[in-house]
Parts: sequence; structure tokens; C-alpha cells
Amino acid sequence: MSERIVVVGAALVDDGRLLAARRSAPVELAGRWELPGGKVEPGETADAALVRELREELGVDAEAGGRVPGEWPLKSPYVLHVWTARLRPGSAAPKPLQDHDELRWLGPGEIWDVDWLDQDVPAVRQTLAHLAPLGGPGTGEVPGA
Ligand SMILES: Nc1nc2c([nH]c(=O)n2[C@H]2C[C@H](O)[C@@H](COP(=O)(O)OP(=O)(O)OP(=O)(O)O)O2)c(=O)[nH]1
Repeated sequence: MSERIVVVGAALVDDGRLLAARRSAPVELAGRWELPGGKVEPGETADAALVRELREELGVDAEAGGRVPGEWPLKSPYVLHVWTARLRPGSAAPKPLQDHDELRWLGPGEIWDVDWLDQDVPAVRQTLAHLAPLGGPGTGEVPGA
């Protein structure tokens, strides 16, 4: 059976907006937008990995909410799981410290303004369906949906 490594992506929501992060590396992903996060380490829970990655990459103090149902294949052996997350009171604002060179908070109607990684598009679409407050008018205009 082939090995499968989970990458957790954060649907970090604040004030009704979703955070998108533009990758700065590796070259084949640079310039495209993703949900911040990273690989779950052996022996680590997914929600702990999410909190750790958000601290390392964005300098924030976040807490995981729940998992968005679904699993999306990335480059083998990775699969993407998405968890909702929010900033804890007193957290610093996110900054692109590692892996990213730009961040954007996307409100309803702006979700598809950024060039998401192809493999993230179905995950983002499912995340929107899961996040009722972001699922208002405007978010339904999904290219190719
Ligand atoms: N974090 C994240 N990674 C994604 C997404 N979509 C996608 O294809 N990936 C890929 C990029 C990488 O090949 C892999 C995760 O790598 P990463 O660089 O974010 O993970 P990491 O911080 O644990 O990596 P490392 O540098 O410590 O090895 O998954 C996404 O939405 N979020």
C-alpha cells in the first residue's frame, strides 16, 4: 500500500474573510495562491500541525476549528485536508514570514480573484460550502464550476 502524507491547509477566517497566501517557492508553485499550512509530522495531530504551521509561516496564534469534509490529492504522496481556523484573541496579524510573499483577506465575492493552485480549487469550493458566512452572494461565481 502506498504511503500517504497529509498536508493540512487552514481556512483561516476573520471578520467574514478568508486568508489566502501566495507561495514564493518552489518554482513550480511560486506565484500561485493556497491555504497556508503544511505537512503533518509523524505522531502529530492534524490540528496541532495546523497551529504550528500557522505560527511558523504567519507568526499568528491560531486555533483549529473543525475539518472540512473531503480530501484532495496533491503531488504524490501528499493529500490535502482542510481545517477551519481562527485567530486567538491577542494574536498578531498574519505576516508572510515563510513560504509566502503576499497574503490577502478575501471577502465574499473576492474568493476567486486570486490564482489558486489548480489542486486547491475544489478544496476552496468545498470550504466555501462548509463556511456558511462566506457562502453568500458572489461566492457562487466559480470559474468552470
Ligand atoms: N500548505 C499547503 N500546501 C499545499 C497546498 N496545495 C498544495 O498543492 N500544497 C503542496 C505544496 C507542498 O508541496 C506541500 C506542502 O508543503 P509545505 O511547504 O506547505 O509544507 P511544510 O511547511 O510542512 O514543508 P517543509 O518545507 O517543512 O518540508 O503541499 C495548500 O493549499 N496548502
